[in-house]
Amino acid sequence: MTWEPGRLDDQRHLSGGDPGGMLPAVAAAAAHVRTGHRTAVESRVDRLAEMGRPRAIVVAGMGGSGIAGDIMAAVIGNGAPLPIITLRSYQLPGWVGATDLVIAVSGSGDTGETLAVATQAVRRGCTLLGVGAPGSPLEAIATQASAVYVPVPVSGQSRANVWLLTVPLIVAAAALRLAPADAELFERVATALEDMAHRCRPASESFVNPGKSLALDLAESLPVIWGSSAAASVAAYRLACQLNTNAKYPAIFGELPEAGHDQVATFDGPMAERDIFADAPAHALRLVVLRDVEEHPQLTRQREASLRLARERGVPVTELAAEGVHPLERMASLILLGDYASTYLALGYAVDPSSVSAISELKARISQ
Ligand SMILES: O=P(O)(O)OC[C@H]1O[C@](O)(CO)[C@@H](O)[C@@H]1O
Repeated sequence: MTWEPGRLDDQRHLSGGDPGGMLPAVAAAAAHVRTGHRTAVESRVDRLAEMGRPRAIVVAGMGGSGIAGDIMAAVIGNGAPLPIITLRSYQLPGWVGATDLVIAVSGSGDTGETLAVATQAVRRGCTLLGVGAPGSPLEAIATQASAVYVPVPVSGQSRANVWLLTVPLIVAAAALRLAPADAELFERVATALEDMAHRCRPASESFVNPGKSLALDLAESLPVIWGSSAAASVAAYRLACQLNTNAKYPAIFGELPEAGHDQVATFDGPMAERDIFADAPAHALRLVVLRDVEEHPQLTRQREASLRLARERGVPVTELAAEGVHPLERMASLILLGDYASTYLALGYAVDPSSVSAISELKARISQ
């Protein structure tokens, strides 16, 4: 698997090298926001408000579905009047009970961890909200428990349907008066995503295409990806996961200020010394910092100082700024840019962005 930047502007390679259609799926982000909103409204997610505000919210989901919980928590923000956690495992924590809301998100509606948590939530008498494929085992659990279920029309990999899976959670947060989010906001987010998709479209060449430019930055490096606010950190985490799954590429995720207390030390380590890997420059670090308009003043200082520190040591850096006012808009712009970049990175290495054979093999081995 060799890196060939010319592949990014070779239209035949961009379609032929993407048999699962990851690029068109990424381009559907705006449509997914609109459909996710419409489906949530039609499924009467607002009924959650009748049960009153829960004591805590637990979002159960894995991979491309679990990120929906992180996005919801970042939209609600630091002023949240209740704890919100994303659970990426098989077991509900002992403290979760009947006064809590459990939201189970699964694109396939058939992921073992998520089904296990949804079942436990029903047994404990929690309020359950399900989001996922129509006619799935998750829908069956929700229906049997008379819970609200949002049957979103997911096609392909869950990670390529992130907005279908996330928007119903933001609608739920608005119904519970935890975040302002109305039809006008979702339309604004969709428009911003359309704009980003246009800038990153396959026909747009590398030197003007932000998705391809980011892929060019990331290629042949070990990316260390930080966020400088809660919202930017969700996008940073998503980018790391998309690099893993789309490009089969390693990435290290960090969040300021914590990364300034540990990961920053790697700027002085072997991976930062490009010359010791002279015949394998692919091992050199690259610091990617996702910045937000809403940063704690100390985090702005940490971000700026960390970037300086990296540059002084010869560690290449990429800085990306979120666009928009509402946190959902800001995360959406960064996430879509990263979705494109990870797909272009895969295509530049002639890797199929849709296939996840190692994940399938792992699943097959544990099901025996
Ligand atoms: O959204 P689902 O179907 O619950 O799957 C969760 C995650 O698990 C995977 O199927 C891989 O195991 C991913 O594609 C997905 O992100």
